[in-house]
Amino acid sequence: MVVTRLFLRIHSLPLATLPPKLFFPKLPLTVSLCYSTTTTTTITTTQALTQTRIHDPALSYGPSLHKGTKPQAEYQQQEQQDDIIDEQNFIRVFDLAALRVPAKDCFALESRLRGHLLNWPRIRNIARVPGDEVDPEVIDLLGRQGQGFSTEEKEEGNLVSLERRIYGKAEGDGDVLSPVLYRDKLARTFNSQGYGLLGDEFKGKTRKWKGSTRLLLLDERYAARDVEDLPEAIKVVLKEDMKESTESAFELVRCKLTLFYDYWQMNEILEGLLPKGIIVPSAFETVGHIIHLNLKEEHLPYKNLIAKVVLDKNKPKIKTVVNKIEAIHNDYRTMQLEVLAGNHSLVTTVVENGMRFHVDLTTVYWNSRLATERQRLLNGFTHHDVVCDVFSGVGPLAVSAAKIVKRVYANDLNPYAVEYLERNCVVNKVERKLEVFNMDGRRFIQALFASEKAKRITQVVMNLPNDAAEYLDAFRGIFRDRPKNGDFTFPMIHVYGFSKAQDPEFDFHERIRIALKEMAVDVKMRRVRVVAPGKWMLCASFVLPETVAFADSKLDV
Ligand SMILES: C[S@@+](CC[C@H](N)C(=O)[O-])C[C@H]1O[C@@H](n2cnc3c(N)ncnc32)[C@H](O)[C@@H]1O
Repeated sequence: MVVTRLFLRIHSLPLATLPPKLFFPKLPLTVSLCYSTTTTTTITTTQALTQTRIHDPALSYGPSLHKGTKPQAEYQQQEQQDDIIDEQNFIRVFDLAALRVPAKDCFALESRLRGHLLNWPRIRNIARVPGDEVDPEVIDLLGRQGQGFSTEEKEEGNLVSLERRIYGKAEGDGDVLSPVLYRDKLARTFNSQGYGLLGDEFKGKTRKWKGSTRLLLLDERYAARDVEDLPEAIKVVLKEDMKESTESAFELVRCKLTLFYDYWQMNEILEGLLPKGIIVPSAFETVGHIIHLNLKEEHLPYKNLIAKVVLDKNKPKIKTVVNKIEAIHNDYRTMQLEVLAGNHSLVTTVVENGMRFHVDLTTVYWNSRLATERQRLLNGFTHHDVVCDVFSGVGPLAVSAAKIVKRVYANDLNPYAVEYLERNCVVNKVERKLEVFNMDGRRFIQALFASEKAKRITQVVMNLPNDAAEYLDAFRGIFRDRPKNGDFTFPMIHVYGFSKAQDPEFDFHERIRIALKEMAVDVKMRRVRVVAPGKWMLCASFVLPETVAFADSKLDV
């Protein structure tokens, strides 16, 4: 989540007081308003900008890096955070208009004028003007009616000090404060007492409203308009205000809204960074504090750049960005990952279905995209069920199921996965309901169903989509040596598989039929998700046929 901050600063430009009948001056007050989402952005000066205008007349409504102006000199002194991305290239200044209104009226006016306000994402329509809310200390500093200060003191002492406060300089030595300190200082220094924080050039000019004010940022279309050219709805509000007094408490002011690197969305920054024609990567997976990219060949020359932007835009939750180096080939289904940005720890904690799972992506399998599918299976389980998870990994299904069902038997061939599975049982307090095995899946099925435990097993989950169907042969003859009229449960088997066939259901059904050596199996088939172009992951659910369980042929493993 980004935290938005609006930061306003009054420029040392002449403030015209509203002539009573004219409402607004032709050359209104100018303020600049800087937007930053982090405390790392430095705001250095309010002097006139040297700007590069970005020409793109066919632009759509709203903030865009293709709009506004690009300051060249303004932020030169900023310290570059790193040399991968030049954040200065992403600063844009927008000329806007705003209504400066008494603070007490701003919320009512905001809802009334909403359709005419800026309404840009993540930017509040109401902005504060630091400096028009001053605490007693500052009032004393200035001398409320000039008392206690000589003219010289007023001009050189208190005003200099005030300037320091406004422009972010430390008391005494005149050093520029860090942005954090500066904002803190503003927040601490100014309250809602109301006091004109204006330089000499404003002396003698009277304004009706001396209390706290707010800016209502107007729609970008009104940026250069005079009062007469504003929409009727705004003029009506102004006229109403004038009825109460001959002087309006409202002012039309010109603003400069500055949006920094922190403001822009990930895709906007990437679009600006990557060469034209390269598709901006947008799909990635999150596993705890890690974002896992799956970059295409064309992205590889820019992988560090992409990772840095992804990290910047997902901080602080995300601390590491990795890329999958090659397709998963190994038995344990672990990924070859390259850390591109952030810290190098691939041990993380994922929260799924309200459970916490510890995972080490270098040694075990995890796929957050299967969360919905796991939830679907869990929804079908009841407290009467006994579940057998043949390829359980670190236990996302098995551990969650243990909260619902009577008992769970969970198995994985990968010893690291089993270690994490045991840990996750303890973390989620299900260790008494869940029994852990570290065996080959085929042997596990045979051993479990040869034991007394088999009698109560009602659900079997087989999530190893590449090969699980071929493991079904393990069920042939599992009850062969038992009396046919014995106490049995024929479990519901949920087996996962991939298919690239034209008719994926038929294709997967065939694989199941071949493994079971059974012609008529009543299978409920479900497409889970597309894993690659033209490649489906499917889930087949069926009750273990009696003919298979009592078949003569037993596996020779
Ligand atoms: C696709 S993952 C699924 C893990 C888990 N069900 C999940 O959703 O995260 C498949 C798991 O099967 C395990 N595995 C691979 N071959 C196996 C085998 N022959 N016997 C048992 N487990 C195996 C892998 O270690 C891996 O953890």
